[in-house]
Amino acid sequence: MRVLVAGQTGQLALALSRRLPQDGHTVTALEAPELDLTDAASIARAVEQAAPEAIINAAAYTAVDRAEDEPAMAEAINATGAGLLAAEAARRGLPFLHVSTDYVFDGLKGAPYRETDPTAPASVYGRTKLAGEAAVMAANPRSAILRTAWVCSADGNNFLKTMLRLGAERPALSVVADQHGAPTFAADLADAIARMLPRLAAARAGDEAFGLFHLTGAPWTTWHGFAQEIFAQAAARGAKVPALSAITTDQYPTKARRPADGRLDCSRIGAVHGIRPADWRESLARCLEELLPASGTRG
Ligand SMILES: NC(=O)C1=CN([C@@H]2O[C@H](COP(=O)(O)OP(=O)(O)OC[C@H]3O[C@@H](n4cnc5c(N)ncnc54)[C@H](OP(=O)(O)O)[C@@H]3O)[C@@H](O)[C@H]2O)C=CC1
Ligand SMILES: Cc1cn([C@H]2C[C@H](O)[C@@H](COP(=O)(O)OP(=O)(O)O[C@H]3O[C@@H](C)C(=O)[C@@H](O)[C@H]3O)O2)c(=O)[nH]c1=O
Ligand SMILES: [Mg+2]
Repeated sequence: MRVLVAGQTGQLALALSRRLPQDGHTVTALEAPELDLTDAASIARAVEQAAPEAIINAAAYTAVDRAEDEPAMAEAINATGAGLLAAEAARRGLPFLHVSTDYVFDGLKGAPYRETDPTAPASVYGRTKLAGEAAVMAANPRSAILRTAWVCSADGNNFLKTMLRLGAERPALSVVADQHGAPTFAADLADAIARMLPRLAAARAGDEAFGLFHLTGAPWTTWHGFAQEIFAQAAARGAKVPALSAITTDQYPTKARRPADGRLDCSRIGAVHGIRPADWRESLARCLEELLPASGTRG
């Protein structure tokens, strides 16, 4: 299949550009200016030129704190732009795969969220991503929306790379231990999308293949638990690691509010698409092979 990916140098876009060709797909991955989600004409032009058989939106405004100061830009990309791309897919009769976030929830449920649970975003980023979900579903009934969380890879900006950078610079780090969730490696997300694609391409509107799905890695942890595992594995690879302490959200003030417990229940995607959460600790090990090639002499 010819697949158009919105996003090119982002974590998921890069993972898709590596994974989809393994299934024989041809990927065109574009970001601004060639495909700018804030520019309807560029969207129409990019889709026309790529002549895809499916469209995946891996582009978003993902700077959670900065979004508090740039709500219009976040809205234009995450909500309006996502809807425009989904509409362009609908106009051509194409299936659309979109990606959303645990930050559509306030994190106060106290149990893993299901797709049917009410949303209540606490940040501009979360609000604009939720508006994007609605815009996508309204524009194209042949849309599948994957809500994921804490996405990491060897590329781009993410918590894993922040920890490795700060850990190499400082003797000690403090990380919040009262925000629960699960890391998701971009390669695992790309693998899930690759496995969903053939069914999405064949299914008609109304099929259970479409709609909302939750997918993260497993098992659940906290940001502090994730950092602990990062530094345990990094130390085993010979890296110098910091002393790590557990703190509360109050002790780490940020502009945007994050959910205290954004765990996503991933059973629906298992039942419908046969996809189970990947163990993020194993994916982390593969990622560290790339980021910290074992030399045994580091630090
Ligand atoms: N990162 C995370 O922790 C999580 C991400 N998600 C969602 O997963 C998806 C993929 O995220 P991820 O790969 O991490 O994101 P990244 O921030 O790594 O990449 C975002 C991509 O979007 C592109 N982009 C930004 N603005 C525009 C625009 N106006 N027009 C076209 N492209 C644009 C970026 O291009 P450029 O580099 O040029 O700006 C980049 O290619 C997003 O929908 C995100 O909301 C969900 C949960 C967690
Ligand atoms: C760097 C750092 C962060 N933290 C905290 C802040 C925050 O609560 C948590 C995670 O920090 P980050 O800012 O890296 O992560 P954040 O940008 O909130 O990550 C989010 O990105 C968007 C795009 C999503 O969709 C979410 O699923 C999630 O992955 O860790 C510490 O406690 N200590 C530290 O040294
Ligand atoms: Mg880029």
